[in-house]
Amino acid sequence: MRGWHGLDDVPEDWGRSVVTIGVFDGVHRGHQQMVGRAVALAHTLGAASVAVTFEPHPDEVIRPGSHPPQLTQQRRRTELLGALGVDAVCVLPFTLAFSRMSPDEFVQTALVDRLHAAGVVVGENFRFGHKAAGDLETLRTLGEKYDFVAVGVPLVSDGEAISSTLVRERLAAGDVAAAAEALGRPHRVEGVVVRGQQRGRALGFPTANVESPPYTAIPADGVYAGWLQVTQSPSPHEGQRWPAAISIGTNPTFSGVERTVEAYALDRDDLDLYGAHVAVDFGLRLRDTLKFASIQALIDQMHADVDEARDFTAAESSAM
Ligand SMILES: Cc1cc2nc3c(=O)[nH]c(=O)nc-3n(C[C@H](O)[C@H](O)[C@H](O)COP(=O)(O)O)c2cc1C
Ligand SMILES: Nc1ncnc2c1ncn2[C@@H]1O[C@H](COP(=O)(O)OP(=O)(O)O)[C@@H](O)[C@H]1O
Repeated sequence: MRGWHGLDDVPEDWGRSVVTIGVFDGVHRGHQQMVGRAVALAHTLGAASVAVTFEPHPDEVIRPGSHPPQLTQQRRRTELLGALGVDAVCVLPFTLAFSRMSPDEFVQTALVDRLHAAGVVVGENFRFGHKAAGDLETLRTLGEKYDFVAVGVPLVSDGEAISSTLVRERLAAGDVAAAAEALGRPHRVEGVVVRGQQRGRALGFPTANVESPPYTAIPADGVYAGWLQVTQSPSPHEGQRWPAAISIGTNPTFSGVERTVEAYALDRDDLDLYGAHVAVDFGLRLRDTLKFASIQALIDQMHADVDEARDFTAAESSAM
């Protein structure tokens, strides 16, 4: 799989492509269906498949301050798209100048001149170009002009129409199981392990405090069952993934103020994760964060949480 940053990275001698376009935040089941369609069409037409996406998030460029909670960092988005079988992912820097291109200009400069589009696959509700003037109909008309087939893929539903917005709403409500349903995998928060208040070990549950980039979509405060994985690290733990109990909140029992994401890898106390890049995958919400009257009451509850997390993750791994 090739990764291009900007149209100038596309090789001069690149052949014909089937292009699928979107922000693809989350690479959820709707996106997966769309990309699958593009890959299949590319095979039929004997063309390569290319996913075109944007960075930063277009909303932030058009209305500064409106960046939505981000479900996937760019690197992971590219990885997930690659895993769906596309031949290339092309990340276009989204600027104000770019946003002012008319639908025709965008199609001509990006899709036709550079990517030699034989097909363009988008979601049925896709809008593009200055002031979102272009839609699927526009794309069909431009397809006749520039000789490509335009395909609109219907929205996938799991009871509700799946969208990045729906996944964000489910996470904001703490319903990580419903978010996973729409994503087709657990929601992941990625970041670096930083030092906390050095309390965890004394409580009997050392927790990796994960500092994630701005805009990261963090589920609602609460206690969750899931997994902790070391994605990149100079440590011997690289690549390891453990069932985990996860806490998000300000640690009200200790009258904390800073909101943290902390993960305890079940039944381990021998890890050194400071500075490691980790991923926290959210499987199930266990309960609200509480302010306990005593530290012992918190510890007792944490034991119960850990038991529940162990049962949940064991059931998940036997289901796989
Ligand atoms: C499974 C689990 C459940 C937790 N539940 C709560 C809670 O309900 N209330 C609370 O104040 N802190 C809760 N915590 C957070 C602990 O207070 C926190 O891990 C501890 O203060 C360690 O912080 P430190 O990593 O900064 O040292 C929980 C932590 C875990 C791992
Ligand atoms: N089972 C475990 N799960 C998570 N982190 C662990 C575990 N065992 C050891 N650690 C290490 O201990 C640190 C957490 O210990 P803790 O006392 O909570 O300190 P801090 O307040 O800095 O988070 C983690 O950052 C990690 O390096």
